[in-house]
Amino acid sequence: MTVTTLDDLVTEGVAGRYVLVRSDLNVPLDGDRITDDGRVRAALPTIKRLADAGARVVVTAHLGRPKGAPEDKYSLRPVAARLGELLGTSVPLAGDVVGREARDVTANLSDGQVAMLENVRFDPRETSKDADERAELARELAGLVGPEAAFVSDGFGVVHRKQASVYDVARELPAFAGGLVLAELDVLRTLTGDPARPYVVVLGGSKVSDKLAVIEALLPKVDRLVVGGGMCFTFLAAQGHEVGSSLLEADMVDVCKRLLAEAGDKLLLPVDVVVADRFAADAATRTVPATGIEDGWMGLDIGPESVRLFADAAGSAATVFWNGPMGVFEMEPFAGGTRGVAQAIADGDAFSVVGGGDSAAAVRVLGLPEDGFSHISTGGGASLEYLEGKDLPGVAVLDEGASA
Ligand SMILES: Nc1ncnc2c1ncn2[C@@H]1O[C@H](COP(=O)(O)OP(=O)(O)O)[C@@H](O)[C@H]1O
Ligand SMILES: O=C(OP(=O)(O)O)[C@H](O)COP(=O)(O)O
Repeated sequence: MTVTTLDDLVTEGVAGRYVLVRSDLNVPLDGDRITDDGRVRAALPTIKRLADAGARVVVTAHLGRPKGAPEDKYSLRPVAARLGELLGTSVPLAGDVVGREARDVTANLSDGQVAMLENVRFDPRETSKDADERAELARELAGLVGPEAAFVSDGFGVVHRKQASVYDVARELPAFAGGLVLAELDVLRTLTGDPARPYVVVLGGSKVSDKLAVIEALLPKVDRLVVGGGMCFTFLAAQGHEVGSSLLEADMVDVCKRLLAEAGDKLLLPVDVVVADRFAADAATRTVPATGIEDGWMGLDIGPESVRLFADAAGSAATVFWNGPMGVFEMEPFAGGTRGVAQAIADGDAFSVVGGGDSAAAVRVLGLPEDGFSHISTGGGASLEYLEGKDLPGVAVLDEGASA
């Protein structure tokens, strides 16, 4: 990789110059309260370094998955406020992405100041499959900061997305890899070479279709693949079991059947699950065999027997990569699986990497020892795609150099 980096940019000199930074500030929220600010903290060094060097820093980021239009619950307001607190200065947030407010906020920046644009996914062009639409938004983002500006790609958690503010904008401005992206890649590289065996990958979470695609590529590389969280029910359905109203990707059942056949003993699924009669912390709950989920019940955590099984597999590994909570850990009745498996990883001697916004948040929110993990990555999907051996569009584009 021959990318130019934040160091190169700062050496070039940024005083008085506009720098557009793509960060991943996709934090978990409870209403407008940030329940874990890890991603904001992780984004801070790059932003601060540029501001300290006198740049006019414009941060663009997403929050959640809005459907290409503004939605108050996905506003970056709480994030801009938190970033301001951490920087010790106010961070103005434009109320739009590339509109009049974005132009005003940008134009009013002084040297060393930081501002943010509203959730870039409020603009449908951000996630468009049409390259021309994305390029148009990228040009408008670049237009905000002007022809002398630079772009710093620092949103590691989103570099696997070919999106306007991640990929296309790097073709409009001189583009540099941020410190967070470089640091994350450095650690993950150690897992792609010749990881110490046994190498165990633990997967969970709710982004089921994204991650099912990764399993196929990971299977030949790992000794054990442990699947819990919302991921497991499509596999249980593929084995012919009823899953009630648990998370299910019906159109992926056939893929799971094939994966089960390919994986044999390598793939470990839960043997029991905690089911609830509704998605709520005060729901009625039961622990049932994974093969016996009844109609009207939904699996929201793995059961204690599965925790023992998974903890044994993860605890005896020499290398562990974990992405995705084992259950809906945000609600205490469904936090036991994530806590148990995470504790086993933390207690083990393996080189251990946990990746993903919610998985990293779970470590902190559940009070697990952060120093029990060798690395806590800000990216789940991004890490998985890297481990799978895929090109990350947001990184590959930095190699191309700016074509503007
Ligand atoms: N059985 C389940 N049913 C529904 N949601 C689940 C289940 N298990 C875990 N989750 C949810 O998965 C979410 C995290 O998934 P994901 O975004 O894939 O992880 P990460 O951010 O770590 O990559 C959490 O909010 C958690 O509540
Ligand atoms: O939370 C994120 O990824 P992760 O859940 O895989 O860690 C990133 O912010 C990317 O979000 P996306 O999966 O909606 O593109």
